[in-house]
Amino acid sequence: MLLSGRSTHQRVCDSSKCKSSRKPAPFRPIHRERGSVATRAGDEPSLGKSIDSAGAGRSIFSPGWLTQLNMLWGGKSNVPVANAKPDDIKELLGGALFKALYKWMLESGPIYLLPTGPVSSFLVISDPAAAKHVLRGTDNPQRNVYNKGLVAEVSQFLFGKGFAVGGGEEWKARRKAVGPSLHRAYLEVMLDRVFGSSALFAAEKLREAAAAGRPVNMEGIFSQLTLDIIGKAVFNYDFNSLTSDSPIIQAVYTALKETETRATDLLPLWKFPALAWLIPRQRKALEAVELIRRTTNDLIRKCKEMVDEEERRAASAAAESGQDYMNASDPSVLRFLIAAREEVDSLQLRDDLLSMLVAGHETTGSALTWTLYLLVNNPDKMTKAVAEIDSVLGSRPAPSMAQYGQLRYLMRCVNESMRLYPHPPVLLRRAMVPDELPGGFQVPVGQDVMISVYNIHHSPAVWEDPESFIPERFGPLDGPVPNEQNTDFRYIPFSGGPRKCIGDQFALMEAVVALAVLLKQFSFEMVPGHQVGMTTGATIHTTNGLYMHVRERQQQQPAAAEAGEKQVAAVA
Ligand code: HEM
Repeated sequence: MLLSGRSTHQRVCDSSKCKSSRKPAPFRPIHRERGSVATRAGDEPSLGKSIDSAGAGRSIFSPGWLTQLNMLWGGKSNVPVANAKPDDIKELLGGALFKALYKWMLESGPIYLLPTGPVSSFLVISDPAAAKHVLRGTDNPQRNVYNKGLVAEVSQFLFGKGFAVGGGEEWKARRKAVGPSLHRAYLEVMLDRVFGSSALFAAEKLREAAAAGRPVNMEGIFSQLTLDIIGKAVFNYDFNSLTSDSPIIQAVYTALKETETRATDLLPLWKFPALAWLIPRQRKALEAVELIRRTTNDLIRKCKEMVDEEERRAASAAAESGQDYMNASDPSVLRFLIAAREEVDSLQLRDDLLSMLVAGHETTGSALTWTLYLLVNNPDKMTKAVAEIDSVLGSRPAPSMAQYGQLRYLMRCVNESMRLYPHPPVLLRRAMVPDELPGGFQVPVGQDVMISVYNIHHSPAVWEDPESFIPERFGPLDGPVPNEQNTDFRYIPFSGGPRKCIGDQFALMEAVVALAVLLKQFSFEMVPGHQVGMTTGATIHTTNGLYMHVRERQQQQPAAAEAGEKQVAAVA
């Protein structure tokens, strides 16, 4: 992880064109146009189990003194250097790193260098144009400049050969093979059979808690719900984590937390596999990975037993005629891949599926957590969202496909929540060849780059009133759903370029359906005095859980329900 040779402060910027050959300027606006497009609550038992947010534990090595040394040696650089004090850097070690990155952006500007050791640093990017340049230059056959660098190294122990972190030709082939499994017909079936029914099951659980008057940790509920959903969608397997504690939830969190710890570990003992079982933190993380892999292998084995020659022929015929293949009784991604008779070894298949399980679980759970938190804390927005849900759903407990398309305000609420709380809050890349960013900053080969999605989404130079929750900011509801393209990379919750999230449509549909189901039946209220806090795993988590009082809403008036149904029928 430590870069050799000259300090990256010196290597990063030798160009006379570089804008940073002056004193770090105060942060100036780069775009001004409007959006174009505590403590645990109570002692009584509560629904929604909390995870152990320390994961496998923290690194014992503080980078403080090394950072100071770096700043002394790197003083000749022209790129603004973050004034990273040891206290601030502590946040790198398992805390909310993105908050420190924001502070340095305000002090040093949208592109700065963050020293992390005597010869190592991150080039931190908080500017949409530079982010676009880097993201589009990753695994792009026309301009292949960046790879996943550090993130691939630190998460290899978890994802193995999985395509979420691999690169080059291997990644390209796997993405091409797995991508088609999430086709539109598959999403439609998921909406009907998985998203809606799983959310209704979660509602049953909430009803029990509501009746008992117990506070509920909604973060826990969402984590369980999204694990159950991704289990069914990818493996056709019910983890049933809403009913019984699934050790998989903690295992996924522990493994992801370990990747973050590794990324900031100055004494990377994890690079020596022989030592891993001797170090308690790493042992815990490896045990978590073993559990996840064992579970995945079992599911693959069972699915292979189900698929016969006839099904393989049907899948091949569909592929040849350019149609999407789906097994009606088991539409899962796993079944798709096995029926498609892919020439792929079982380790690759295991790691690809595991990539989807991990990438699709906690991210969506966190998006749901913060959307509910924001709605509850913004009652006027909640009223609008609930009115839309009542009107669109009518007497149905869960949305149909046509109704999903009509839940436009709710969709904007999810979009806006992912602006304020992006998961993950930073994206990592490494320069494979020397590069120049828009604005003239030189990037030397080997430089680690950190795109702070959180900073871009919170920057007063990019968004008006960035800290407020304003779902209306993305323009008229009949306009497009915001994404990286129609905001010119000012809004990148699913990243952008060739490595953009493969499950973005899946995740949005899942989140909107789950919220529609729950908000139709219940009202939510924060437990008074409960401080949620913020920390990071790979996503933004609460520190103390999202404890809420849940109450059943009064039944809707039949007239209103009928009006809602008519309205949707007219649009469908
Ligand atoms: C709200 C939910 C989600 C968020 C915020 C999210 C976010 C992201 C982001 C930011 C990336 C790109 C990382 C990078 O550029 O370095 C990514 C990649 C990925 N996501 Fe998602 N994701 C979500 C849900 C899902 C779901 C539901 C699935 C699967 C069904 C999924 C599967 C993947 C995979 C496989 C990749 C790697 C793609 C590649 O490298 O080619 N994600 N996700």
